[in-house]
Amino acid sequence: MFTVNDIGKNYKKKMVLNHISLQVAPGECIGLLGINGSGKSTLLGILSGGLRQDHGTYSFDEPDNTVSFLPQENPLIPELSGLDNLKLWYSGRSAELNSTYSLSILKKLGVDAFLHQKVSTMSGGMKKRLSLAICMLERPDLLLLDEPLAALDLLCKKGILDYLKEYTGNGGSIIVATHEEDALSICNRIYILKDGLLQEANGADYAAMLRA
Ligand SMILES: Nc1ncnc2c1ncn2[C@@H]1O[C@H](COP(=O)(O)OP(=O)(O)OP(=O)(O)O)[C@@H](O)[C@H]1O
Repeated sequence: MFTVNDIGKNYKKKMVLNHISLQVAPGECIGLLGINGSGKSTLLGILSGGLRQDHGTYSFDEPDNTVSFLPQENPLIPELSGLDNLKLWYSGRSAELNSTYSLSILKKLGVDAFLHQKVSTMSGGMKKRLSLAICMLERPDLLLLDEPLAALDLLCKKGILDYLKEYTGNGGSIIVATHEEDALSICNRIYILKDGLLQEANGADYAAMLRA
């Protein structure tokens, strides 16, 4: 179980997150909806350890559980090939990179087909799949995804969603910030982030809740 307790964040005097609490069980996918600027990326950034909260805590029940974060902007180096990006990420850990587990992830996400291509010549979908593969190779217990389906074609979306369903089916947990209805289809619970507060959507009209 991953527990978020009373997280708060201000940027100077602007309050972005206010008393955010949440629990994610193994195998659960939580959807995070909110208008642009509502604080979704800020919350994921804090939970990934990249940003510091003003107050509150987050933790796993099991202390050795791990988190991987797929940010909105791809974190790849454009001048390098896919393989060189992976090698850079996993420098000093080549045995891990060459393990059967890693090779199976690359195959499942279809990344093996373009590993030798330079990132700058890859499509948005290819870069997204490569970035997701880099996250998955860490064998995370919790995956934080910021807009994983943005600007992807239907086939690529389906491939990624199928992969994420398999991941939660095997006990992985996800928190996904998204504007895409497709991504909501794999969520067990959906929350709206508005005015710094998190409210469970409970099958409501999301658009109306975002407007209200
Ligand atoms: N480093 C920063 N300094 C000051 N304000 C910031 C900073 N980062 C984000 N903000 C502000 O915090 C608010 C929340 O931003 P955030 O990126 O978390 O929203 P979001 O819900 O992810 O938006 P989007 O849907 O557009 O990605 C916005 O008003 C933004 O301008």
